[in-house]
Amino acid sequence: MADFSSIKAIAFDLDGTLIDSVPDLAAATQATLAELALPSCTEQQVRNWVGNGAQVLMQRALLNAEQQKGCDIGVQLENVMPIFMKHYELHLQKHSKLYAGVLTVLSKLNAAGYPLAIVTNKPYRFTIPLLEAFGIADLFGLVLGGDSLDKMKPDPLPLTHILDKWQLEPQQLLMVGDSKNDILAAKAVGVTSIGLTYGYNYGEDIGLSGPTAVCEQFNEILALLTNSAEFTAKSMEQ
Ligand SMILES: O=C(O)COP(=O)(O)O
Repeated sequence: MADFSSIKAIAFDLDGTLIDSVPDLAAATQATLAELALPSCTEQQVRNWVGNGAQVLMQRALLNAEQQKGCDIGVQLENVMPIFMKHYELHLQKHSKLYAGVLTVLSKLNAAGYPLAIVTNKPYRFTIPLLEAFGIADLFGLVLGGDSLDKMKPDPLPLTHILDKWQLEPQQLLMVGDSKNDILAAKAVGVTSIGLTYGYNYGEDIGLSGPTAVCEQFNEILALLTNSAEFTAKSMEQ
């Protein structure tokens, strides 16, 4: 079994890991396409398009609309983005949900003394309101959106930023996510990772990306860390 005893801090992905946000992302995508009088898309399609930030999501939606129309749709991504941003701001947490066990596990990890971070490809301006809407914003010492740094996951820059800021060795940081973008970013710099099976990963098995461990449910993370000496020592200090 993988050893998590050296873990001192944890970085979490957001969409598909802590929050099932696709219903609102899909509603905003559909509203954008409707406003532009373009062929629509399904929620399932959006589930497979999420992962590389808002801009790539809309790029994929426009490509799909173009394929459905069978001709050039004549719209520029830079003109579409403000429309999507407007609709996503309106939908943000209307139909999104925290996954089972997330609040309890994050609270326990926070109480056990682990510094926690968010590393998402979602634009920063949506990330904080979403964390606040679900009452979990205060649990995180650091929040990085897809536009907070020069590069987003799968580039490891957000993780090296955390390593520098929190003075950690790569093996002391754990990245938890549902997407190969999370696992590839972690592996690129030797950060330990847990891949979750219930989120969005372009329909692919997260195990194929080679995370340190695979969990089917969020609360299994706690079990993996609880078995480590570090967690026990930290809990005893409380
Ligand atoms: O907004 C996205 O495309 C993905 O966001 P995530 O990195 O939190 O999964």
